[in-house]
Amino acid sequence: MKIAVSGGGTGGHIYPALALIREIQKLDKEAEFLYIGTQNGLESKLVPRENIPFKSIYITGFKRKLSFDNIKTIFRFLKGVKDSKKYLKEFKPDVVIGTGGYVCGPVVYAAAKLGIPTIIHEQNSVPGLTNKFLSRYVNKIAICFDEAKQFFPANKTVFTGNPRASEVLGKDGIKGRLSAGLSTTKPAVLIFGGSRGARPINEAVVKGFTEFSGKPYQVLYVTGDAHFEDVKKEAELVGNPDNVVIKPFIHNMPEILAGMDLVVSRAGATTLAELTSLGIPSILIPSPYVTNNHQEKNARSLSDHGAAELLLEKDLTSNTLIGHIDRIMLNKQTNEEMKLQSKKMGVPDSASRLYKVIEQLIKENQK
Ligand SMILES: CC(=O)N[C@H]1[C@@H](OP(=O)(O)OP(=O)(O)OC[C@H]2O[C@@H](n3ccc(=O)[nH]c3=O)[C@H](O)[C@@H]2O)O[C@H](CO)[C@@H](O)[C@@H]1O
Repeated sequence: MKIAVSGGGTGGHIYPALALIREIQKLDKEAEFLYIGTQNGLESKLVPRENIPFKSIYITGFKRKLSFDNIKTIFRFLKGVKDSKKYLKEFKPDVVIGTGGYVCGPVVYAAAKLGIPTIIHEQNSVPGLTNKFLSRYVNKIAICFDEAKQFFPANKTVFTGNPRASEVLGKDGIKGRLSAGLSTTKPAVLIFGGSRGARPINEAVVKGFTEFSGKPYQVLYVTGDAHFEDVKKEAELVGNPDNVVIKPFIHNMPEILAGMDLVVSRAGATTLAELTSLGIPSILIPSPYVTNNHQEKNARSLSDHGAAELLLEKDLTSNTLIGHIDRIMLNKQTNEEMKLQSKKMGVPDSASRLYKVIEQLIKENQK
């Protein structure tokens, strides 16, 4: 099987693609892959780390409001289609899968025009512009929230869940904790702001930093690569409590998550798929800066079921943040109840569901 994958910009689009590739590698030892991304997106760092062949095109996203940049983007799109066609003609994939982010636009469109079977994977409850555009051209649309159905043609749409939900299972949490320099006995909280970090979350954490000192739990605090140096400096100024470890980025998130009792994060869809698959309670601070406020919708789907607590960014201060953390970490019953509700919402077999859609599509195309 030869599979070309495209998805990028942020981790939420890249990790599902990598999880799918790893699932296929397990089932089909001969499978060959090509990943097409951009040079500026996080994918140009994450994909080569996994020894997956990587090619790039140059493309930018469309602005929602009228802008001269959109005209430039149209030209970049056309060039991106041309370059993608070249890569695809060389590689000759059996199927092309887009996992979101604007880079998928030209790649998946080019594949559809070449007559190659195509699939898009939509992680969110509300699709972005690129997947809405591509939905007209692709053969199949894999979704992760029932709410997403209404935006896509019913005959192509299938619920699979997010393959990352499968990948995070069965990992060793003790190993994860040790890799981050955490104690293996004390309860642990992970705080992070999505794949690129979030300034408002960083500000709230740093302001309340010293208050973590003496708590009966430890904190692994991930700032995001771009914010690390500033946060580290501030932490040194106010005094870094013994029970708080600060990191710029985590590359072994599945192991780390396996060792956590609570997660505080943005409400990116891939993160939520991981949390519910593992049954981890969370405090979700949705980013208000995303298309159609989709992170709040993602977050509410968990908080409505008691799997998470919602903390809106407008209410975020170091006091509200630590108050929420204490409520869950100092109350065993609340923590256990949330774990149960979170686990109930997980779709642990998502990777094999998506693989079946791919296999089926390839078979249909061979008829
Ligand atoms: C600002 C923005 O547009 N965010 C979108 C982006 O979020 P973002 O890229 O932040 O995506 P998610 O929160 O969904 O996923 C982040 C992924 O990165 C991993 N991770 C994160 C930090 C780290 O240090 N190490 C690490 O491995 C997480 O475990 C997860 O697998 O894609 C998501 C999925 O389409 C969307 O729902 C989000 O709205």
